[in-house]
Amino acid sequence: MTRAHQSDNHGSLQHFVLPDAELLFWPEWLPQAQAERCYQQLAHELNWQQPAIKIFGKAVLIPRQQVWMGDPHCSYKYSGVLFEPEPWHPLVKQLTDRVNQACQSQFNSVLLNWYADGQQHMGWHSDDEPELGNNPHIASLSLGQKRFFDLKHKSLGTQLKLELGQGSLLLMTGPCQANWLHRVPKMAAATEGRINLTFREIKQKTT
Ligand SMILES: O=C(O)CCC(=O)C(=O)O
Ligand SMILES: [Fe+2]
Repeated sequence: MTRAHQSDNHGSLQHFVLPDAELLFWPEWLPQAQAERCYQQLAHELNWQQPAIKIFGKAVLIPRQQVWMGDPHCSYKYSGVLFEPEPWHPLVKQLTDRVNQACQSQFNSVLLNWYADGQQHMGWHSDDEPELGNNPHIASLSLGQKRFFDLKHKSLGTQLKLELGQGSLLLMTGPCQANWLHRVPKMAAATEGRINLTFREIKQKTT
């Protein structure tokens, strides 16, 4: 199911061909020291927020902090809340350009998530908002504490668990978002923080 080969200077590439999805995974896309510097800079320099979203009609604080960043037209509606993008931070812009090259994509926006420790998490969901269009590419760059990333097929129930370590890059392609859910579960053993950047291409203006 997987095959590994060398890819330029970004370490080995693993290719997962799953039912209704394809994943490309570079476990060591950024060197450790560079990933650590990126983590520190983003932790200190971004305007982190912990917004409330609506779950079954009730306002609940999300169990992590986040920043939505991108081109000016890239508004994003998520769990009933419309987020306007923060202007590009130069480091995030630089990473986006490099990820676009590696993934041959045109990402124009990024959701950054900061999990302060293993209690902070993200529940099962798909990145299937209409403004992303059909079969969107979603790339995910991880900095800091390594965390598990679970995927579950919506009808087959097939599950896959990946470990997203510091500097890893994961690309979800094919009809992955239509057919699979993903999550970052709580992890009691995780004491350090993790920042994840998920790159998206907003196709049209949200009204
Ligand atoms: O933190 C992660 O690895 C996943 C983030 C995610 O799924 C999202 O932002 O939609
Ligand atoms: Fe997601």
